Amino acid sequence: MNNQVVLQLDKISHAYKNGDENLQILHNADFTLNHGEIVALIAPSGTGKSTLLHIAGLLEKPQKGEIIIQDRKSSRLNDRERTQLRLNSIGFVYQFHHLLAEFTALENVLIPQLMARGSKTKAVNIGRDWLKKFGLGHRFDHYPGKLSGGEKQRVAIARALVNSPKILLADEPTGNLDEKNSEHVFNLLLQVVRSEGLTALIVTHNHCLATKMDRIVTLHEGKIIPCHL
Ligand SMILES: Nc1ncnc2c1ncn2[C@@H]1O[C@H](COP(=O)(O)OP(=O)(O)OP(=O)(O)O)[C@@H](O)[C@H]1O
Repeated sequence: MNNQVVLQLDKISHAYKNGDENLQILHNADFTLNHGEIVALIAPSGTGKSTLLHIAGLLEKPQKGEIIIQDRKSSRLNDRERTQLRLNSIGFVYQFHHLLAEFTALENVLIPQLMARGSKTKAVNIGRDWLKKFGLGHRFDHYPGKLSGGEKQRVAIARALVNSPKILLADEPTGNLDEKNSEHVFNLLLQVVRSEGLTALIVTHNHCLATKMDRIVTLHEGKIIPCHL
């Protein structure tokens, strides 16, 4: 692993209003993700893990601070450039698969490819390759309704990676699966992320899964700090 920074959060502050209450989620928070690193984010419910992922992934603008992705300062980008950077550099996986029910596994995986590039033949080949990497070579034409929970989540992960993003942001990616399935899908995810040389920030409540990653961080008083389990 080299120490090239692929994602940097610089003095990020973000708060929500809840009636009269000011919920300060992040307060001058700093964080860096180095190339090839897989980092676990563990913190109690409601402390701001999803908010942090949305800000890091350019889905939400922080009230203060800078996000630098592959040397590009997000504050200097217009909306179109932000969207383009997100599409090309970041893959998202959520706890729920969010697959489109009326599309097959392959069609679901193709969506980000077509949005980013538009060439269908090339996209189909790339989409098939990613599904194969997740052990789904026999499921291209299956609709989500005919897939198991673990298979659906593997399709969702393949979809997140199909544009070969440098960074994967995952919010409890196996949180909806039973223990055995969760471990299987999680191990596959880590194996693919490592073999592809990707960088990842993964939220989990599972300490056992967190210890499989390179480093663990948590949220405390609006800061992102190391966590020693
Ligand atoms: N758009 C919003 N407006 C107001 N409050 C919000 C908004 N989004 C999140 N919050 C609040 O901010 C806090 C952090 O939410 P967030 O979803 O980031 O936490 P989390 O650590 O991911 O939680 P969980 O582990 O339960 O998913 C919560 O108290 C939540 O209610």
